[in-house]
Amino acid sequence: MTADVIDGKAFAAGIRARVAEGVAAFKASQGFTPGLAVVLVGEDPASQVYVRNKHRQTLEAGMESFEHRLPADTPQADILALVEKLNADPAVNGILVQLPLPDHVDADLVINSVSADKDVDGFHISNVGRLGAGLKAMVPCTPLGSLMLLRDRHGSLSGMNAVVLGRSNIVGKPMAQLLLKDSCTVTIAHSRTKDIEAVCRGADILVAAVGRPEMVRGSWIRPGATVIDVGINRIETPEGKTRLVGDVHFAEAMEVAGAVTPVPGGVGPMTIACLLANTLTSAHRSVGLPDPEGLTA
Ligand SMILES: Nc1nc(=O)c2c([nH]1)NC[C@@H]1CN(c3ccc(C(=O)N[C@@H](CCC(=O)O)C(=O)O)cc3)C=[N+]21
Repeated sequence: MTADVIDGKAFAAGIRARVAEGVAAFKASQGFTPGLAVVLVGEDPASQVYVRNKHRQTLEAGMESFEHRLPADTPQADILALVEKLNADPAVNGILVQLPLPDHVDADLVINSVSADKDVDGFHISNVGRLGAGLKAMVPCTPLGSLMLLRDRHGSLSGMNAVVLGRSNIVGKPMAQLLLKDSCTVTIAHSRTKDIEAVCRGADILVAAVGRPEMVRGSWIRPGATVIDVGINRIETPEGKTRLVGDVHFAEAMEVAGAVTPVPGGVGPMTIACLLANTLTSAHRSVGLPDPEGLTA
């Protein structure tokens, strides 16, 4: 049996097209253009690619993109001052402070200095709490994008066994909250989980977000399961080049699963599409419009 490959790249293009329509309608009715501000401190190479793609796609969706690149040794107080300025700027509907931040910066402090309403990453403590409590929140982009792919494939997720591999604040925990909200039976597995392979094998939906190249083998996967691979790991090939692989052994997964997201071209593009979707959502909420259709959790 060969699994279906879930085309996140194509799905993300569809989301971006819907965001672009929403942005055009918003401009026409409100007379201003939604804007996304990105703050990048230092030169983390993984962040560079992401920031470049994001900037281009923000403009393509018809939104304003404000990039703030600061040197790696920027004092924390200067970063906080910039965030305050962006919080107060009516042209800015979404603020993303690129992670990781340099060691001399208290990342939690900076994240929580972003206005919760403009927190398009969904990392602010009040958005974390609101998601957990089932209230309207800004939802982290990678989990939101993963949820959209799952809903597209299955319609209702109600009653499905979902296993989330990884317990990070960025992906694992919010992913588990979203799956629970959609009435899955959710297990969060991690490095201390006993017989992790057997736990994963119980999953109708397996979301891998651990950052370990190809950790999930074919034997970990229930036949017919849907596998969402959040990992983006750059590894060396025997020829001395590098290539991107996920947290899932793709070839083995293809033999067992019902559907698998590839890396690249799976969850990654959905993350950026959802960032744009969240920025539009934030703009809507700022003027009291209902949330844009089909772009929220
Ligand atoms: N505050 C914050 N929010 C983030 O969401 C955030 C962050 N900081 N720091 C860095 C990571 C990384 N990240 C990616 C998003 C999309 C791709 C993506 O589109 N990847 C392409 C491939 C890109 C390539 O070829 O390298 C794909 O998977 O197809 C990658 C990485 C968001 N991050």
